[in-house]
Amino acid sequence: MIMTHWMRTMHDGILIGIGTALNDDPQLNTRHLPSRDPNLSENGHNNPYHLPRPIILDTNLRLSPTCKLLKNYAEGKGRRPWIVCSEPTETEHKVEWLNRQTALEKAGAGIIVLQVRHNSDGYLPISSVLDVLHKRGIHSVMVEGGAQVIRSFFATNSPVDTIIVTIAPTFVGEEGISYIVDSDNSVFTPVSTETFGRDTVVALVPTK
Ligand SMILES: NC(=O)C1=CN([C@@H]2O[C@H](COP(=O)(O)OP(=O)(O)OC[C@H]3O[C@@H](n4cnc5c(N)ncnc54)[C@H](O)[C@@H]3O)[C@@H](O)[C@H]2O)C=CC1
Ligand SMILES: Nc1nc(O)c(N)c(N[C@@H]2O[C@H](COP(=O)(O)O)[C@@H](O)[C@H]2O)n1
Repeated sequence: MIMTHWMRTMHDGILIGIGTALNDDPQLNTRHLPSRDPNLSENGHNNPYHLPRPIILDTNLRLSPTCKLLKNYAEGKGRRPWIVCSEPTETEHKVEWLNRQTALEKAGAGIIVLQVRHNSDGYLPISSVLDVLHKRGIHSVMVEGGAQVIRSFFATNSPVDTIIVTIAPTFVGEEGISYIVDSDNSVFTPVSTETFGRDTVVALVPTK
């Protein structure tokens, strides 16, 4: 987890899906890193490490206004989280959606409404997500899950340039979430393997 927190300092944005936000209520910050003089901070958050922008793919604005990401932002301990969504396709859901938008904005969230439709599974097109983020100054993104979002990033014309896999000696059983992907773009070559305590970390890059 400490390595994950180091990696978070190396990116402009850290992106997750709403499934992960609802299940784990993550903070997406660097709190497990060794303490440092806060005066070294240049990010205005009383944090000596670079904090990535939290980005949540949340098509239907299901994020809770009381989640830790918004709480941390309100307390000056994190950057404003951005939620990427699209407008509801059915007009009867519009009022409810606008109410959720208002509540989330009031809690501090930045809402980015894509001008493109999500697909029938509620997935936003990753190329449009990355385009809008790039225009807002996010030039490197660390995708931390979950499975559906990772699968989406491996679809045709995958923008992924490195995968970091942590293998823990734990059996997840039948309820474990599969990361298997079926596109040719999922062919990656391992370039480095390190062991940290009980965990093994493998870095992979796209096969040329
Ligand atoms: N072991 C690990 O390292 C990690 C595990 N997880 C686990 O993953 C689980 C959540 O995974 P999932 O249920 O797969 O949800 P997810 O976190 O991948 O979110 C999926 C949701 O994101 C939205 N979305 C919008 N655009 C999308 C797109 N282009 N592609 C995919 N989704 C898009 C949709 O509403 C979709 O239902 C959690 O239980 C969490 O604990 C999450 C992160 C890391
Ligand atoms: N990338 C990664 N590596 C690990 O070893 C992990 N255990 C996780 N878990 C995910 O991290 C999130 C919670 O962390 P924070 O509260 O944001 O620090 C959560 O989404 C877990 O699924 N990830």
